[in-house]
Amino acid sequence: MAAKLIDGKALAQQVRDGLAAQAAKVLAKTGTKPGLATILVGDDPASHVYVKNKQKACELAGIYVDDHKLPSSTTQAELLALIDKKNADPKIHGILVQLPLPKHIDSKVILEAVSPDKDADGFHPYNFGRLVEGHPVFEACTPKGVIKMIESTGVTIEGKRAVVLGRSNIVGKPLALMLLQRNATVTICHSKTKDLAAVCREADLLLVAIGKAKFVTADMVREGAVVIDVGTNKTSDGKLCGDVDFEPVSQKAGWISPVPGGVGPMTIAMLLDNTVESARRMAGIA
Ligand SMILES: Nc1nc(=O)c2c([nH]1)NC[C@@H]1CN(c3ccc(C(=O)N[C@@H](CCC(=O)O)C(=O)O)cc3)C=[N+]21
Repeated sequence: MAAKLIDGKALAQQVRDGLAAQAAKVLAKTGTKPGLATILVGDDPASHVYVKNKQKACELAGIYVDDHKLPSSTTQAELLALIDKKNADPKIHGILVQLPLPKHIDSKVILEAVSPDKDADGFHPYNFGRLVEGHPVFEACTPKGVIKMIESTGVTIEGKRAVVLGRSNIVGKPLALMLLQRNATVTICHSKTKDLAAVCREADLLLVAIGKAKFVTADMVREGAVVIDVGTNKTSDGKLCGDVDFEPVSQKAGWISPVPGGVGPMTIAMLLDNTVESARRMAGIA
């Protein structure tokens, strides 16, 4: 049986429509729009495209964009000074420092300099700690988007076996914690996991973020499972390709998300969601 498609693009559009209404409420109550500062250092073409897409999505949702493009020669001290300014600016409710940063800048120091109250990416250790502790404030955008995608299927998370492939700080680890928070039984797999295929076959929910093109094959998937593909690999002919071997796996899964058109658009929608939520908190809107 063919799996049903989890259409991340359509779901992201729904989320963004809802956010536009929320942003309008913030504007009506406070006289200012929710504001996102975007900071991009250097000239990586992919980063410029990503930031442009995020800015466009903001503008469509009625979020003010405060754009900062800095040369790759920017020093760590200069970047820290800009972040301090944005931390103190009442028009700004979220701060995005696009990654990767140039090698001479320590990303850990930079991400810790962003005020936890404006951490729309959810990357600050304070917000990571709040998630571990079970009282999240800002949740990282990609895993938050994955949760919304699972919820959109109507499949309940509670009591299910969730297997997360990958343990990065920006996807695998926070995603595992978000699933645990929702009472799934969670297994995290990584490069040293033994009998990986057998562990994956146990999964009612299989969440894949390992960064290897077409790594998950049909024999690793339980009949009817929800499969979400966080991978963004480039094929030799330059096409975007997920971590899941889509065609054969979609014959076996119950639900599957594509790449492109899956997690990527939801990541952007969640950045907007965090920004609007932050503005609502600061404005005292319930
Ligand atoms: N501070 C920070 N926060 C981030 O969230 C962040 C970052 N740095 N650095 C880079 C990664 C990457 N990322 C993507 C977001 C959306 C798509 C996306 O929408 N992709 C489209 C297709 C894009 C295409 O066709 O190339 C899709 O999957 O359908 C992809 C990648 C956010 N990142």
